[in-house]
Amino acid sequence: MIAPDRPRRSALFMPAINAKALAKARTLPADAIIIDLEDSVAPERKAEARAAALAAVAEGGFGGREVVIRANGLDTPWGADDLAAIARSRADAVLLPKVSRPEDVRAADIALSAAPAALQLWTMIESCGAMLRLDQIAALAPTTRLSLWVIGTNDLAKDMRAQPGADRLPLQPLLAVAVCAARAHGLAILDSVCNEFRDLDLFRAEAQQGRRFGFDGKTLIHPAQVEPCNAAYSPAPADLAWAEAVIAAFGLPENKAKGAIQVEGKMAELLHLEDAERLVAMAKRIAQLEAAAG
Ligand SMILES: CC(C)(COP(=O)(O)OP(=O)(O)OC[C@H]1O[C@@H](n2cnc3c(N)ncnc32)[C@H](O)[C@@H]1OP(=O)(O)O)[C@@H](O)C(=O)NCCC(=O)NCCSC(=O)C[C@H](O)C(=O)O
Ligand SMILES: [Mg+2]
Repeated sequence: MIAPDRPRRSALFMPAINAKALAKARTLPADAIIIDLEDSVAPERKAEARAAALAAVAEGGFGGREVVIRANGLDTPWGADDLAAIARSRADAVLLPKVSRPEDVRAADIALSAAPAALQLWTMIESCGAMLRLDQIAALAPTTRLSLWVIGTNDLAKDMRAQPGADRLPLQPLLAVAVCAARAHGLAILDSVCNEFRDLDLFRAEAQQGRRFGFDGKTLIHPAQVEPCNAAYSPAPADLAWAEAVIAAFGLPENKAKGAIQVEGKMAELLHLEDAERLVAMAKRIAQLEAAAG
């Protein structure tokens, strides 16, 4: 049986200075919450935001959700202090923005060296430079805390001077190659935010698109996006039924020594069995997470 990854269908951003949003996050069914110190916080309020994020993490109450703090970049006046403070907190991960080179990951890893071993390093992939160095950046996963990438299409489109549009056409090759680089090095990977938070039809289409590209989940900016995102990234009933049929078929004595069999009129190989086991395990992890949340 393949060890299932942690469900990370939905990761909700909120500005650290928004006390109402932080309180609400404790009640929302997001798999992760990301308390932002970076772009959603004005320079004048960076110190206040850091203190508020640390206080929220210390207070707890987030249940089984992963709690992540997005720091400012290490090339800003606030980044080093952010990382030092997060290293002493009980956050599950620090999210470092605008990582463009392997050196950025190494510098953050060194800055976090005194933190508990469990603290993960997540990084934003949101520049042309990062896209050109995906393999070099991801290759640091085994030797650093790096465990997950978040794609940032707002910054990426700005850097490219692209106009993504509803179908994100100019970005599609980059999304695919980023997923490949993450998978090649065992990283989890989350899709970008969708800015149009009042248009849930657009959001659903974008979440489905990300799912088809192979992302583990999507980052969000508004509570209304959480449930549709969880729905898009949960195993669909038909996929789960197919996975269970494949597992059952390979379990039959007559199929024990076979690499390829037919299931419900379709070919299934051992690679499909592996995929089916991963899907069923993920469905169980999601059910456990949802049961624990009540
Ligand atoms: C986008 C918003 C500024 C909209 O805020 P608002 O107009 O207040 O929304 P609502 O009135 O609809 O809010 C309804 C209630 O929900 C709470 N709320 C709103 N947003 C959040 C949230 N993110 N988390 C938790 N709770 C939230 C409101 O407080 C209302 O509560 P109540 O009054 O009790 O009913 C706002 O949604 C927002 O600030 N969103 C997050 C912005 C953010 O964090 N941005 C940074 C991440 S985006 C990014 O990183 C891009 C990336 O880097 C890239 O390059 O692509
Ligand atoms: Mg960004």
